[in-house]
Amino acid sequence: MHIGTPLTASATKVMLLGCGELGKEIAICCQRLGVEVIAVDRYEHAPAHQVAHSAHVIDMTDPLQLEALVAREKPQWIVPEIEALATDALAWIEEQGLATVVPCARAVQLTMDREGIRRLAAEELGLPTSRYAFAASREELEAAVKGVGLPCFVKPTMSSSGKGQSYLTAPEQIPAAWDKAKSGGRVDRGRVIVERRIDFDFEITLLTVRALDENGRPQIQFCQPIGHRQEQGDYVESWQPHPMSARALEAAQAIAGKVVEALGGLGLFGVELFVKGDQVWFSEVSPRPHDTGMVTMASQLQSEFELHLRAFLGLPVDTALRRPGASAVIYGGVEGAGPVFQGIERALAVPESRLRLFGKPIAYPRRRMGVALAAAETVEAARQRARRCAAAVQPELG
Ligand SMILES: Nc1ncnc2c1ncn2[C@@H]1O[C@H](COP(=O)(O)OP(=O)(O)OP(=O)(O)O)[C@@H](O)[C@H]1O
Ligand SMILES: NCC(=O)N[C@@H]1O[C@H](COP(=O)([O-])[O-])[C@@H](O)[C@H]1O
Ligand SMILES: [Mg+2]
Repeated sequence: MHIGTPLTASATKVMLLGCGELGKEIAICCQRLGVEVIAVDRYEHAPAHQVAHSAHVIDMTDPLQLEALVAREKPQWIVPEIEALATDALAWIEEQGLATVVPCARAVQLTMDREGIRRLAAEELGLPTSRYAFAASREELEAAVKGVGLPCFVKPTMSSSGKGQSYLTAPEQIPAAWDKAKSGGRVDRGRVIVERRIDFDFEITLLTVRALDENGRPQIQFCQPIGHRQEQGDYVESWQPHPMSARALEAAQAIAGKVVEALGGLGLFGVELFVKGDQVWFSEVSPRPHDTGMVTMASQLQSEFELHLRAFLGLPVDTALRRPGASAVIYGGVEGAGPVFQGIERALAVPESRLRLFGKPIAYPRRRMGVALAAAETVEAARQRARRCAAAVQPELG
C-alpha cells in the first residue's frame, strides 16, 4: 500500500470515532506511520484529540452530524472506538463507498449492540453463552429475570465499562436495575439484556486479529490469552499470558475464530470469554482494541493498537509475546476539572514499569484516568509491579 503524507491531497486519512485512552494509542500508532488522524468525540480535549492532526466535537449518535463530518473530511478509514455511535449511518457511509469502516460496518453494528452480537453468537453460530433474555419495560424485565433465573446481570444493550449494569440476587432488585440501565448506559436504546451469571474459574480476553496473509487473503491469528479482574463491571487489572489448559485454549480459539470470521472485515477484536475447567463460554466481543489489552503495550512485540492499524491497512502483523506483562488501572479518585498526578517519580521507580496518563480533562472517582504497565520474568511479578506503580500515582485537583 501507499501511505500519503499527512495534510496533503494524497494523505492516508483515518477518522477515529471515540477519542478515549484506546483511541489515543491508535492515533499515536497512526502518527508513527505518517497517517493523518481526524479525531472525533463527544467532548473537547479528549485524549486522542490531543495527539491528532485535527479534532472535532459532535454528537456521534446523530447520523446527520456523522454523515456531514465524513462528507467534509473524506477519510479513507473510519475507526469506531466507542459503542455510542450512529451505527446505521456507518453502514450507509460504507454502502455509498465513502469510506471503509473498520473492521466493517456490519461488525460494528452487531457488536456495539448486545442484542445483535448475542443473537449472532448464540442463535446463528450456536456458541455456548450464558442464558439470556431481552426486555423493553420493567414488566418485561420481571418476566425475563424469572425466565433466565437468579443470580443474573442486567445490562443496557448499548454500553461498556460496566455502565448501567446491575448484578441481581433477588427479585426486589429488578426496579432499581431497570432504572440504572435506563439512566446509566452510554445510550438508552430502551432495551436491556438479562444474563444468567456464569460461575467461572477465570475470564480472559482473546485478542483476535483478522489480517491479510502474504497472498492477500484474510487470515485469523491469536494473541496469548489475557487474564483480568473486574470490579463493578469494569476492569481493574489485566495480565498476559494467562495460563490455561490446552483444551480450554483450543475451545477459546475455536469460539473466537468463529465469531470473528462471522463478523468479517480487517482489524483486531477483543473476544471476552469465561472459563471453567476445560469449558469455555462466549461473553462479548469488541470490534477494536480492548481495555484489558492495554497490557500488550508492555507484553507484546506489537501492541493491540499497532496490530489493529496494521491489520486494517493490509500490513503484516506479528502477535508474538515479548515478555510477561500486566496493567493496573488508575482511577480519578477525586471529582473535578484539571486533575494533576502526584507520586510519578515513585511510580516510575518500579522496574520495567511505564505509565499512560490519558489526559482526560475532567476526573470523577470511578473514571479511568490512567494505567500502569509493567513487564517481568513472570506474570505474578509483573502484576505486583503494575499494582505498585499504579498505587504510587495520586490524582488530585490542581
Ligand atoms: N453472565 C455473566 N456471568 C458472570 N459474570 C459476568 C456476566 N456478565 C458480566 N459479568 C462480569 O461483569 C464484567 C463486565 O461485563 P461486560 O463485559 O458484559 O460489561 P461491559 O460494560 O461490556 O464492560 P467492558 O466494556 O469493560 O467489556 C465481566 O467481565 C464479568 O466479570
Ligand atoms: N470498555 C470500553 C473502554 O474501555 N472504552 C474506552 O474508554 C473511553 C471512554 O472513557 P470515559 O467514559 O472515561 O470517557 C473510550 O473512548 C475508550 O477509549
Ligand atoms: Mg466486557
